[in-house]
Amino acid sequence: MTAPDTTPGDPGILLVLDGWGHAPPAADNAVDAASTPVLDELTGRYPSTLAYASGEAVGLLPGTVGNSEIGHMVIGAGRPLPYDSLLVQQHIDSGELRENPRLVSLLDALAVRGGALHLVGLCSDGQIHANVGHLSELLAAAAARRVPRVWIHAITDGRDVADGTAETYLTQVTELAAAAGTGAIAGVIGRGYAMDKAGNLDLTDRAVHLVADAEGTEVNTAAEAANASERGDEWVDPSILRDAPGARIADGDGLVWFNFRSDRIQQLADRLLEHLAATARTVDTLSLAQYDTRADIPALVQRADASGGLADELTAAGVRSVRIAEAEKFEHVTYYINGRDSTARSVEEHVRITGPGASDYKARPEMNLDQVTDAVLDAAARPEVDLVIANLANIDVVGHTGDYAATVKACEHTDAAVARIATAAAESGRWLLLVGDHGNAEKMTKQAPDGTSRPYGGHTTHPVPLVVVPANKEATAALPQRATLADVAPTVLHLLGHKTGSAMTGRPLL
Ligand SMILES: O=C(O)[C@@H](CO)OP(=O)(O)O
Ligand SMILES: [Mn+2]
Ligand SMILES: [Mn+2]
Repeated sequence: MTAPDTTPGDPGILLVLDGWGHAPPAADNAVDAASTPVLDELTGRYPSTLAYASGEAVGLLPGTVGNSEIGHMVIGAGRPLPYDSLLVQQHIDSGELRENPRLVSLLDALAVRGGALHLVGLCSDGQIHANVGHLSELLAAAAARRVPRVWIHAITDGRDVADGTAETYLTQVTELAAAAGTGAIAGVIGRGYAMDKAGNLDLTDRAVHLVADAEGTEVNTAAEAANASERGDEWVDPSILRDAPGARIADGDGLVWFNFRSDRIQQLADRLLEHLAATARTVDTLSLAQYDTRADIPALVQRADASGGLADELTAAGVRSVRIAEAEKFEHVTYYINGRDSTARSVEEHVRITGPGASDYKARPEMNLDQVTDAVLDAAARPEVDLVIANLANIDVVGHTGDYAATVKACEHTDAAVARIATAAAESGRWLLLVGDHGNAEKMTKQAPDGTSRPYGGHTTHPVPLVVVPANKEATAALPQRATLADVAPTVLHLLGHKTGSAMTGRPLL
């Protein structure tokens, strides 16, 4: 770790505008269409650039859309970090995954005792939480080890991919199973139920009972379940295939979770394992990547080391920070930005804004932004606070609804919040660094396989704007033409008067 240098810096505010991407003006660009006089003025008047936030620049496979977890991790780490999806793919390409001792021993045990293998995960190629290609590899491994029965408990997406595509992915899953020579879909359920992360256990339990107990609406085909949903792919009701006898999890079966990202599957994983234990079923369980569950689930692929980032540097230098976000994005400015490290640090305060959540953010594009902004202003007014780090969730969260008009409004609410924060920064002698963590709202349609253009609420591969409003407004050094999210932590440290951390490969932009 680098010793703090003695250059006096200024206190500041790091503001992550979640899902704030940049793309040329177009009919589906909500960021461009929104009236955002303050963002326009700050971007025009102060040093600004575009930062890469997807693909290899942040530690993803080339061409892969950015996401909040890797986005905030790289903002904090000051270097690209090989993300779980990339690591899993490397293990598949090298043949390591199939030979993984934990996997082999589970599959061999099932073959010997005649147990079934249950595979649970999101069935799409959105590459934010999961990739059906990984499922395919697990199916091939199960076939090679002669596991007698393999059940796929399919979660439908409609968020990381265009809505209305669930049937296509379920068909693909069936084809992958046929190609592997094993596996059948047991049940289907939307991610709104199965991947709740807000503690709505009534939703989670619908998924628990579908997967563990084969309880759901009976359907003849997976497509029938997907097409029956009146609220899109995210909300496909728990449905059990009529020709899936014995899909209920039995004592002695095995279970592998194939989402690589933890945050939206860990609630279900814990709840399901507790239910199995309570109903006297011993089930050996693995996850594809490491999960943040209460239960200790052995992972097939380990996480990259993310230490030596901003949090470690701030702690070593005694820099006091306040982290602020509403519930949707709270882990982003605490756990993710700290490198998936939950160590409590005495120099850090966490402010989690709770307010009415919403099952439909279209109707409330302002979310709880006023309270988030109030908290930022309170923290900025405290002289002992060196750094305020906040996430403004609206552009991403409302963008995910795929509703263009609501997303334009979310951008406009964000602009009004930035106006208040920029004024407070000026009044408290703070610099203000604005940056997106990945694109979303700047592209609100996607071409479907049939050539039609569909509303799209997912992330993009576009770069994100990065603007530095210096504490001393006279200083107007230009930023490099292109930056990456890895440059944010070195720039923040520089503005605070500290050197780039020795583990960081990004550079200060000023
Ligand atoms: O909501 C989520 O889980 C993902 C999209 O699936 O978005 P983000 O990476 O912004 O959290
Ligand atoms: Mn995000
Ligand atoms: Mn998102």
